Amino acid sequence: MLAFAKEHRERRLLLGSPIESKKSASSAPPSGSGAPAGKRPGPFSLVLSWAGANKRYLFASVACASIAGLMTMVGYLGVFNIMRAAYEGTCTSSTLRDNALLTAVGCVLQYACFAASSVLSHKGAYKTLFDVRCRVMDHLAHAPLGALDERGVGRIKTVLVEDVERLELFLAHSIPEAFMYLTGPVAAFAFLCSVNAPLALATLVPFACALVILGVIFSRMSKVMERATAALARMNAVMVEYVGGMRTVKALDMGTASFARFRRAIDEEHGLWCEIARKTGPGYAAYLVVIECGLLIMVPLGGWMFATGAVAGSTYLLFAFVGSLYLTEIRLLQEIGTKLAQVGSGARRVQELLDVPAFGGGRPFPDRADIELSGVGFSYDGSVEVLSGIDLSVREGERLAVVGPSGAGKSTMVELVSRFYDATAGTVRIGGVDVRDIDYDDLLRNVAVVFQKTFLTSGSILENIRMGSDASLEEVREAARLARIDDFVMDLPQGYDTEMGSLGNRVSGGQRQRIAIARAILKDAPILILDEATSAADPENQLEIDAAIANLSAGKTVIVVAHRLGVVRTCDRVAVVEAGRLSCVGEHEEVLRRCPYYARAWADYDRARSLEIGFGASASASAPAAGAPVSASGASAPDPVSAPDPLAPPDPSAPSFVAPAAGARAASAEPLAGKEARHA
Ligand SMILES: Nc1ncnc2c1ncn2[C@@H]1O[C@H](COP(=O)(O)OP(=O)(O)OP(=O)(O)O)[C@@H](O)[C@H]1O
Repeated sequence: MLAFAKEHRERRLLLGSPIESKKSASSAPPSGSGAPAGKRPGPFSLVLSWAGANKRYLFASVACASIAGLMTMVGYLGVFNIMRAAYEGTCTSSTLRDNALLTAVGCVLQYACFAASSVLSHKGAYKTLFDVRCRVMDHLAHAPLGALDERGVGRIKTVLVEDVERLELFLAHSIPEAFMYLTGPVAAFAFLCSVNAPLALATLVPFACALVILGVIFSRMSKVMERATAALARMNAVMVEYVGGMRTVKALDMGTASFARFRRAIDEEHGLWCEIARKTGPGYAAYLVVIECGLLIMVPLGGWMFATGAVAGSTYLLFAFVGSLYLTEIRLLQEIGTKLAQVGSGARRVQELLDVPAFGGGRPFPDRADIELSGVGFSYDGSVEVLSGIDLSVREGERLAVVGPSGAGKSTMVELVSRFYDATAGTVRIGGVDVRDIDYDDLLRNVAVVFQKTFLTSGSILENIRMGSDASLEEVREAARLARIDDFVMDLPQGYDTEMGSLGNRVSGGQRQRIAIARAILKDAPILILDEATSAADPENQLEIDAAIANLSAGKTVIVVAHRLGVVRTCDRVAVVEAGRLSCVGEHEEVLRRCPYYARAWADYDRARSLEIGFGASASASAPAAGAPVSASGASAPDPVSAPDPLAPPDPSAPSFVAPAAGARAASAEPLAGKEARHA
């Protein structure tokens, strides 16, 4: 889940506003979907309201379906005419021909209208599905990450895929089919009433019994359906977890153990569907039998009335044939009922996502890009304080390193600046303006974040760098050149059109990271937040990444969560976060003197690098650890100041990054690099 959240953060930040046309809808106050607080509309009204302008297709579809429904009765009429003529002795070849023709025309019209209805309803339905998915995605993109973490990727996927897909059942099938199955019988009933009202009413007896049975089926269905959908969501969640964590599953040989969880989820879902079949099967059978048993009533009842002279022979024939069969047309309503139960619960879950409070509009992003945290506190779950009493200022154009033990709250603190979460106490300001008052899309456009873990979509490299912007190929290439990834891309047979999926393992972690940096360069935001990465890169890649980051950070206000201590010396100031509090802020030398944790970290760092150099020297006399900066004091080991400066402005005249292989390896052993372990 954490991985999903991180990926989402990156995508969101780099996209700015993915669906600009939806901005007005999403810039509502954080009340979710904007539905009125009082009486909530029912699930079907909701679906119809989501259909919006697409309702015109649905209306046209309903009109066609109604005509198709009326046409079903034409066949009954044609056959009845022939029966009556035969009974009255007036049946001629022209009677047969005319009624056969009438029946044939009725059939052709019925299918033509049904086909037209189907095409129109599907068109309206799929357009609506698209709109609803965009609406939910856009809404979630404006929601705090905590709300997404709570729900889990599997659950959100179930809603976006399965539940939204169910709306298609309602819009493309249930509505037109209901009209088709009902209009014919309603017209037939009206006609029968005009001939003999008491007998016509008697035809409704099986229908009334069938309705009672349907009611029972639905009430049973709706209870189990909720559980079945929840079980499906759980199965999805476990499946996503299982497939997403396949590397770890393999690495730790957890195959059988983790599969057992998956198996349990599948069994649960299977069990629920068996329960549904058990509970509804007998009712469904009873419904079908009852709805088809009109003959059992109409033949004896009509026969008795005919025998007593209450009705004419032709009337008896009409009721014995049409009266006992016309209601069989509505037997398929049961299927509609089943679909409706599913649609209703799906629509409620879609609405539940749309009700997640979302960040909305506000003031434009300020002119200044300084950052100020005053009295900031934060808790993910409302009980455990992850941050408290943070007071910190970052000047415009300043480079601030944030260091601290693993889990101290460094990432959380910087995430409050980009409003992944809102501070639960105190205020975060940019340019003197509370971030909560800044238009959310504008804020995201002006804050770029580069994460340790790079999220790439399956699209082309071009799309991956553009991330929804309308940058030209030349602009993308310029960003890629600065990110030191252009050469790699141009060497690929399809260059920027290469699909990421087709590259498989041919893209290293470092190359991925440089693609992510190219995105951020293209975004050109005045504030840059860098969750500094080390794990993805080998020494050579690290040099390239450092160069790319140097280009990215030139002229920006930068906060870097530093996992390599060497990076700290390239920053103007250091902030140390310990156990959710800011224990020290200042320039390196000052913090080294005042902060025991920081002094210890540097001592450990020096020791680790000395060991590394020693190991390197003994392992290969011919591979000296050139320029390895080790000591914080700069006495006995090379000075960390000479370590590569990933944040320094690029100097085209000199190779500014001289990180040695040994140094880079040592960096990966730093005590500060803790997040990697947690993510694993
Ligand atoms: N999404 C989350 N939900 C709940 N708790 C979280 C979440 N993310 C982080 N935490 C918890 O908040 C605390 C601070 O985490 P954070 O990632 O900010 O620390 P960090 O200093 O950046 O750690 P590291 O150096 O390992 O990256 C930790 O206890 C962590 O377990």
